[in-house]
Amino acid sequence: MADAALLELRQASVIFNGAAAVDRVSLSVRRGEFVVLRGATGSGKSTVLKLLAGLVKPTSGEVIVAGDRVDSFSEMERRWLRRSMGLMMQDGRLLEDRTVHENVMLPALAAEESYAEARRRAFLALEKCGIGELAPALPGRLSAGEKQLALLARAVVNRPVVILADEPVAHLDEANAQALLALLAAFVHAGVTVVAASHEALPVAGTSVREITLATPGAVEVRS
Ligand SMILES: Nc1ncnc2c1ncn2[C@@H]1O[C@H](COP(=O)(O)OP(=O)(O)OP(=O)(O)O)[C@@H](O)[C@H]1O
Repeated sequence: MADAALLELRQASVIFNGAAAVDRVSLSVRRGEFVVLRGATGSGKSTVLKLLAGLVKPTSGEVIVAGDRVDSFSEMERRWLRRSMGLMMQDGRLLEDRTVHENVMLPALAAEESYAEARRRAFLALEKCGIGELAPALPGRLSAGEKQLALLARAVVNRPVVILADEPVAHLDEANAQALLALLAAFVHAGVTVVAASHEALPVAGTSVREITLATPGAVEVRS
């Protein structure tokens, strides 16, 4: 079953106010893949990530994660689903009045880890993302690149099997983008599945990346 899909959309559509944000998209992602969702602004990349995370329900079609129809999950089941996923969403800001370390602890506390365990895991996640020294800092003094690394640390604090990252390197300069992509690639090498939405190609060195280009009415897959 090594090749079985971990994440799958089958003819999934999402209609907002009468307009399709996602129109009959079918795609599948295998365990351990690094997939980049490409597409123009408004093509539905963020909404596809939210479907996979159980944050948005499809108007029609199916969303399947590890063989389960998550579109018919209860709210509590969706919360459990999200604990196995690390989310770097575009609206996922750091809380400005908490330190970077406290921000990274939050998903661990939400997953009912003890305070001591959440603290420990948050330090580990920050170290893994190369910003351990920023633990006591307030988010306001971080650079754009450091903020993205802190968001990645927060996404991986619960040791997810999947990372869903929306425009992870938008607004980053070349060096910071490379640093973030190298980290995502390192997670893939460690067995994590990564799906990143990006309006531009993501040059990830040393890792094979599969691009899926979103276009209506379905997904056209392009191998790279
Ligand atoms: N919560 C919402 N309510 C209403 N319309 C929405 C909502 N979320 C997305 N849309 C609309 O759905 C369409 C797809 O949006 P989405 O953000 O998924 O696209 P995207 O490809 O990620 O775009 P971008 O590259 O600009 O982030 C857009 O027309 C957007 O305005």
